[in-house]
Amino acid sequence: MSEQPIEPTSREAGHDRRKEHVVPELPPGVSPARVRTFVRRGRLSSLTKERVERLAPARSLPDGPFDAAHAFGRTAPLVLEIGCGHGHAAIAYAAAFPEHDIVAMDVHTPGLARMLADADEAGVPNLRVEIGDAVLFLEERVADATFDAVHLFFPDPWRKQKHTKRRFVSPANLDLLARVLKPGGHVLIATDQDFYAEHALAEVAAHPRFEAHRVDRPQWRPRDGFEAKGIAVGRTINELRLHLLP
Ligand SMILES: C[S@@+](CC[C@H](N)C(=O)[O-])C[C@H]1O[C@@H](n2cnc3c(N)ncnc32)[C@H](O)[C@@H]1O
Repeated sequence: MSEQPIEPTSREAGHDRRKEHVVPELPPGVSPARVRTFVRRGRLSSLTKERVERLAPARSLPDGPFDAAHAFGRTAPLVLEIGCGHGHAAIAYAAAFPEHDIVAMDVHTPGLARMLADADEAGVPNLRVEIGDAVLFLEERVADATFDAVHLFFPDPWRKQKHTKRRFVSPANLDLLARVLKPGGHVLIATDQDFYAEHALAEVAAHPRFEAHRVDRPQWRPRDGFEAKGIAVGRTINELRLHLLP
């Protein structure tokens, strides 16, 4: 897992509306599949660097094509969390389901460094971490029918109409998820932004490989972060489950 000198921030993507003016426009000619669902930001702190150097080697995925048996040393039900942030949900999942394996991904190194420290404390031998863009990871390193489930909790909402193409739930990314999910697999999405839930439901309704259902919140997921903040300001937490159709 390599350190990245350039960092994205999620607040600029819509959770903090004051920051929206700094989000760069898409360059002309960029295809939707290459649109970044995150934005960049600055340097890493010495604490982040220290945590990554000390703790990442034991939990990083080996380079090259993703091989779950090699990464985890066993074959087990396999989950990918995309945009795991500081990783509380991924650690809780790994602890609640020790018979499953989970890969937690984000481009935000400080969050992942904090997750590495928390995971070290929690144990959770069934958790691996990957720093990078999940779209590139899935496109370039993941074979068809690899994951049993994909988790997408509180994705950057990209509130402005002109940033719609940056929302993770898009036709191109649904194609990608359909390819990497095993038959019968599913995607769990949680969002405190009603417009994002409506966006996701509309995209899924137009996609031939998924069917969306509103579901109860998973009991194992900690009630913190964006969920707690959303509830505190009176928002509904939308829980969606996308079933991969045969
Ligand atoms: C709003 S935050 C939510 C973080 C976490 N799920 C939580 O609930 O606290 C969204 C996260 O998704 C990450 N993200 C967005 N697009 C991504 C991508 N293509 N690959 C990996 N991470 C991504 C961002 O860096 C950010 O940390």
